[in-house]
Amino acid sequence: MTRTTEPFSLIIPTNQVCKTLGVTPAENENKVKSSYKVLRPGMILLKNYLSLSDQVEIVHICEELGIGPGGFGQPGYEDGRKLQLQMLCLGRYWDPQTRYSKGYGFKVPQIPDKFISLVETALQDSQTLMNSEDELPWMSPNIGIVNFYTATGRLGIHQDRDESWDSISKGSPVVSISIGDSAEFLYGDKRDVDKLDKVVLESGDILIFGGKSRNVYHGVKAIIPNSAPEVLLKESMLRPGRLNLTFRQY
Ligand SMILES: O=C(O)CCC(=O)C(=O)O
Ligand SMILES: [Fe+2]
Repeated sequence: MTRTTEPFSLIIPTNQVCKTLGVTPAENENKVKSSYKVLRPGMILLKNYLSLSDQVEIVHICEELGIGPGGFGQPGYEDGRKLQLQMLCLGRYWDPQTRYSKGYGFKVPQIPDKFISLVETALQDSQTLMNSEDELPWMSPNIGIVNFYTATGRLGIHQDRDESWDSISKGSPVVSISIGDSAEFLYGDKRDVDKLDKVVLESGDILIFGGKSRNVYHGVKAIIPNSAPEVLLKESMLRPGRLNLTFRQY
């Protein structure tokens, strides 16, 4: 992975923050109610699932890990093309050329306990909502990828299939957390973009796909600029763009 010369920071430097942005206690609470939608067998979207304080904490944990050794970088292909995002790997290194590996010359940060418990709680809630463990098998994450997309960021249509045969074949779910600007997320049975369904992933949403949907094709078509909740930006100082965290069991 090519590390940018300067470490990539998720946070706007304090000297660039508009001092008129204040957060009143009333704005502090995330008041929108959570809901959920089963998108297809094995695929569930938990809307507005994460509290504002959890979202802020996630930004700060990712910032700390992202500016450290083995932090954010822009991975690329052999021919020099780069993914249109900044990536931070947890638990195990991943890039499009080597897939999962031990990393090169740096220690890959472990998944923080806070993330593991958020993922497990979301998965447990989803199993209850879907009323079936068959539809969404259990997993405890040991690998994670944090992606940061700017307004022009995107991710081509792909399947997540670099995990172990055992993990994929039992339909071990992928748990994906969205924070910041919203994304147009495409998913479906075919790689063909015209045949895919679209859903908007907003800040605080968690998308889970496992079981029969473990091999679903998916990608990020576009980031919707300036769509992040203002209160999140004020509290976290997250720079414009979208933070996405995906967790899996290798
Ligand atoms: O950013 C997203 O919502 C999707 C990320 C993703 O598909 C991946 O990291 O494999
Ligand atoms: Fe993916």
